[in-house]
Amino acid sequence: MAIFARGKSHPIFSPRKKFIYLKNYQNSCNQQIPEQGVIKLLYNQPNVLVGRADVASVTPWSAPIIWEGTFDPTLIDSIYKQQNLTIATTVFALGKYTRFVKDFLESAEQHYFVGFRVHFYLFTDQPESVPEVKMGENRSLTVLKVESLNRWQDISMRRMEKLEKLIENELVSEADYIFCLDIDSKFYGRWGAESLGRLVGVIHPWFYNVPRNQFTYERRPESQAYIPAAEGDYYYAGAAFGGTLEDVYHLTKTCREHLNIDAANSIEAAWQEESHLNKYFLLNKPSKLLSPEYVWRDINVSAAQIKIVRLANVPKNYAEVRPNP
Ligand SMILES: CC(=O)N[C@H]1[C@@H](OP(=O)(O)OP(=O)(O)OC[C@H]2O[C@@H](n3ccc(=O)[nH]c3=O)[C@H](O)[C@@H]2O)O[C@H](CO)[C@H](O)[C@@H]1O
Ligand SMILES: [Mn+2]
Repeated sequence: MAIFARGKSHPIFSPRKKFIYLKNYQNSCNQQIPEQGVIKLLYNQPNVLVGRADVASVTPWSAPIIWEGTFDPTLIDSIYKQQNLTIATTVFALGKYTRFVKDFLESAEQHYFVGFRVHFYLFTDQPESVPEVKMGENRSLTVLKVESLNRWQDISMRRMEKLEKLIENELVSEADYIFCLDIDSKFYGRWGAESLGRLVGVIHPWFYNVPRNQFTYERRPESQAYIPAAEGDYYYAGAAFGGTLEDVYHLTKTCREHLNIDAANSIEAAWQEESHLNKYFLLNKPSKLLSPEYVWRDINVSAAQIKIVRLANVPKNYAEVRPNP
C-alpha cells in the first residue's frame, strides 16, 4: 500500500495501533493483549450458519436491522474507536418535559456510547432548570435556549427546523454522527457503535409486527407526508433517528420544508414530524435500521423478540405533562 509506505510524511497517516482479529479459543471476547504496538482482540469466530432466526436482520434493500445477537459489542466498538469519532446527540425539554432530563442524561452516562466522545445538545425554554449531571471524560452538554410554545405538536414538529439549523451552523465541523432522541426516555442497556450508519431509523415499538395498512402513516393525499395504504416499508419511530451530519441535515431540511408546506395548506399530519419522517424514509431508504430494542415502549413490557431493552419510553400522564390536550 503505497500511501502507508510513505510513513510519517503525511499527518493524516499518523501511526495507529492496528488490530488483528483472531479466533477465540476460550469463550470470552473482550481480552486485549498489547504486543509490539499491535492489539489482538479475541472474539468468537463468526458463524455463517448461526444467527437470529426469530426476526429479520436485513431489509429487502440489504440494510442491516440491529438486534441483540447480531453483533459483537466489543468488536464493533473497537473498530469504530479507531476512527476517533464524535457523536452529537440532541434532545428537547420544553415545559414540564424538563423533568425527564436528569434520568435521561444519567442513564446515558451508563449505557450510551460509553468510551466515545459524545456531545449532547439540550434545547430548552428553561436553561436554569437543567440539573447538574456529572459527565464522564470526553462527554459534554451544551444547553441551548429556545422559545416556549403552547402546543406539544408544535414543540415536537419544530425540532426538525432546530436540528437543521444546529447542523448547518455548528455541527458540520464538530461531529461525525448525530442522533436525535426523545427526552421522555431512559437507557437501560447498551447503545453503542452498532447503531452508527449513514442514515439510521428505528422500528417503532408499537408497529413492528403489524401489516402496513395498520401503520399510522398520514393517509390524506393533501399532506406532504401522505403514504397510501398499499405502500410503506416499516413504521419508524419519531423518537430516534440519526446518521452522518450530511444525511441527517438533508432529512431535517426536507421534513422542515414539508412541514411548512403542510402548515401553509392548513394540514397537520397525523403524527406530526413522525409522519414526515416516515415519508422521508420511504423515499430515502435508511442504510441501517435499529430494532425496537432501541426505542422500547416501557421497561415493564416484555415481548418474545426483545432480548434486551436499550432505551425505553418513560410512562407519562399525557394530560398532566403536555401543555395542551
Ligand atoms: C416513541 C415515539 O416515536 N414517539 C413520538 C410520538 O409521541 P410521544 O408521545 O413520544 O411524543 P412526546 O410527547 O414525547 O413529544 C416528543 C418530544 O417533544 C418534546 N416535548 C414535547 C412536549 C412538551 O411539552 N415538551 C417537550 O419538550 C420532548 O423532547 C419529547 O420527547 O409522536 C411524536 C409526534 O407526534 C414524536 O414523533 C415522538 O417522537
Ligand atoms: Mn416521547
